[in-house]
Formats: sequence, structure tokens, C-alpha cells
Amino acid sequence: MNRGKSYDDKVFCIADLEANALGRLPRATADYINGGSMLHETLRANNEAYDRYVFVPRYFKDVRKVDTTTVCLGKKVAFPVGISPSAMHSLCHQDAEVATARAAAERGINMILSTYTNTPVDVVAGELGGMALGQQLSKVLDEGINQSIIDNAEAAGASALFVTVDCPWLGRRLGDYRNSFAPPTDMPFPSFPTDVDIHNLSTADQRIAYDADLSWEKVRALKGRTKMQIWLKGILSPIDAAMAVEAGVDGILVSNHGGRQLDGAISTLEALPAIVEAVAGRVPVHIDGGIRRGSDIFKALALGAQHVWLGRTVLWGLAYKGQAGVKLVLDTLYDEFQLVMALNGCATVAEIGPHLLARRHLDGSVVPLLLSREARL
Ligand SMILES: Cc1cc2nc3c(=O)[nH]c(=O)nc-3n(C[C@H](O)[C@H](O)[C@H](O)COP(=O)(O)O)c2cc1C
Ligand SMILES: CC(C)CC(=O)C(=O)O
Repeated sequence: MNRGKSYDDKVFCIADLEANALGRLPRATADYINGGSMLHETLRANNEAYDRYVFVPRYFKDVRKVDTTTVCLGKKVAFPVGISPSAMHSLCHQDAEVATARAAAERGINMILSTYTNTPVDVVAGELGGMALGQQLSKVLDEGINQSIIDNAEAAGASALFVTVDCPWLGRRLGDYRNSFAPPTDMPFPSFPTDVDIHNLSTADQRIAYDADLSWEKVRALKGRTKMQIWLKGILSPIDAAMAVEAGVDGILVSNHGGRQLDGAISTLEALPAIVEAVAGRVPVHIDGGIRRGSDIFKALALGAQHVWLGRTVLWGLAYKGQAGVKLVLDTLYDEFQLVMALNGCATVAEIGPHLLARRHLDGSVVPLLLSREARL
């Protein structure tokens, strides 16, 4: 039954939103947000991977009530979705990360703040209404800068540090080269000392050059530098995943930076199953990249992720209508996810599993992931 839910006069799904949002931004900003590196192979692959899985729904289940809630970073969240870190929310809306955090609080989900935030971490924490805050760390050469990001996040009550591992060098974003993209010179970057010129992203200032020698020793050492949980964001190999667990990390976020770093890298959904197997339940495994529909969230969970995070969709919402636009994104995905759960016969998130998926192969065959004798009934 169509319950006549009205989202907005123009936006009924995330694809509608993307089209509406991008037209509101200067071309170079829209390209910066939507672009990936080189020829966008990985960017496309992140989306297309979801289409290779189809549902094998179960019926004869009581789905009069569908409970989408789950736990992430120790908080009960409305559904297994959070906001991935992305730089410079003020490119999209004047209320920047404050608008994003307020929408996350309204919808009851967690948020990870970028190193390149335009809003100080304590201000963002204050807008999250008790939901969990993660601090993303792009580890730079100046250890004083790294430590102040860590200390400020911890003081603001952040519960986890997400160390981005896929960016020892910045990817070649050809759109940004062609547009000579650079943030406005008056844009604030409160994670960095004011005398650091961050506006030119290819700055020669060695203090903020990426640490291109991140090692397992440094990951272990980070554990001694903060009480926050340590997560690694950008893991794609099951070998790195297993080593991360051995190094004592608290969680893994499978990510390829939204196709903005190594073009040709495996899509995150394709990377997920081997990582889940390597980790074997020892720490939580989360994923981002290409989540555009409630069905994508369901598929990621069915393949073993406990939680998904959103990048560009949030920025589109922000560009569209600030806080209300981000809330629209979250409400849309929430309602889609709940419906996909109901139509697959799942009344709780715990019932989502690989028995509800089949994989469409390149030769056109469609193969269920589990045969009936293996399926969890
Ligand atoms: C405009 C933009 C800025 C980003 N900035 C950061 C960042 O500062 N740190 C980081 O770890 N990842 C960053 N990311 C990557 C996201 O955290 C996330 O991994 C990716 O966007 C997920 O893919 P999706 O956009 O398809 O959802 C950024 C992504 C975008 C689109
Ligand atoms: C280059 C940074 C400022 C942000 C980032 O990680 C990104 O744009 O993907």
C-alpha cells in the first residue's frame, strides 16, 4: 500500500536529489564532489557492484513491524547508516558541518568528521544530540598537528578515530586539474594552525604533507595516544584486514575513498566478502562507497558488513537544502531500507543474510549465494 508519504515535491529518491543538488553548485565544486580519480573506473564500479546482486526474498514472515535499529560505536542508531567524513561542507551550504550534524541527530545516526572540516570538532559534537562522533585522521608529517586533532576530538567526546589509509599520496582528480579547483582563501580549516596554507591542496608545506609511511607500528602507537577506538578507513585487502586485527584495531571501514584515490581499485562491495572472512567476527567490518538506495544498504549487510556510511549523498542533500536536505537523504534511505527489509521477510536487522541474495554473473547466469541446505532458516 502506498502510504502517501511525501518527501518533497521534487525528490523521491537519491537520483532525483543528485540531479537537483548539483545544479545549485558552481561547476568546479560539483566536479570536485562528484569526481573520482583518473577515468572514474572505481567510482563507477562502486555503484555497479550493487546491481550484480539480486534478492531471493523469503515470505511467510511476520513483517507487521520492521525494526531497523542497530548499534554502532556503542550507540543505538535508527538504522545501520552513518555519515562518512568528507572535506569542506561549507562548499555545499553556509551551515556546513553544523547542518549535517543536526540532521544526523534528528535521524538518530552517527557521524565521522573530516580532518578537513570547516567547523571545529567541539561545535559539531555539540550538535549531534548524543549520537556518536568519529574523527577522521589524514595523518600528516607534523606530529603536533596529528596530536592536536586527536586531543581536540577526544576532548569533544568523539568515540573513535578513523585513520584513512588509502591516501599516502593524493589521487589524480582530472576534473580538479582541469577546473584549477581550490577552496576559497577565506575558508576556515580549524584542524590546522592558521599559518598553514591549506587552500592550495598541492601546497609545498611539509607540515601537512600526508604521512606516506604509515606502518603497523604507527597504528599500534596510535592506540597509546588516545582513549578513542582506532578504526582503519580504506582497507581493501583481506591481508591488511587480518594484519589490522592483529595490530589491535577496533574496527575496519572497507572503503576506496569513493573512487577518488586509486582508479582501477576493486569496488568496496566486491572487496567486502573476503575481508569479512579474514576478520572472522573479531572486530566490526563497515563499508562505504556507492550507497545510493535502501537496497544497497541491505545488500552490504547481507554480504557481512554490520554498517554502511554515506559520502556524496550527504553532500547532495546539503547542497539541496542544508540540514533539511541532509534529513531528506536520511529519511529517503531509511524508508527505502525498511521497505526492502519487509519485502525480503526481515523483521530485524539480524535476519539479513547471504541466503537472501543471488549473484548475477557476466555470462548472464544468476546463482544464489547459499543453497537451501546451507541457508539459515
Ligand atoms: C567531496 C568529498 C570529500 C571527501 N573527503 C574525505 C576526507 O576528508 N577524508 C576521508 O577519509 N575521506 C573523504 N572522502 C571519502 C568519503 O569518506 C567516502 O569514503 C566516500 O565518499 C564514499 O563513497 P560515496 O561518495 O560513493 O558514498 C571524501 C569524499 C568526497 C566525495
Ligand atoms: C583532499 C582532501 C581535502 C579531502 C579528500 O580526502 C577528498 O577530497 O577526497
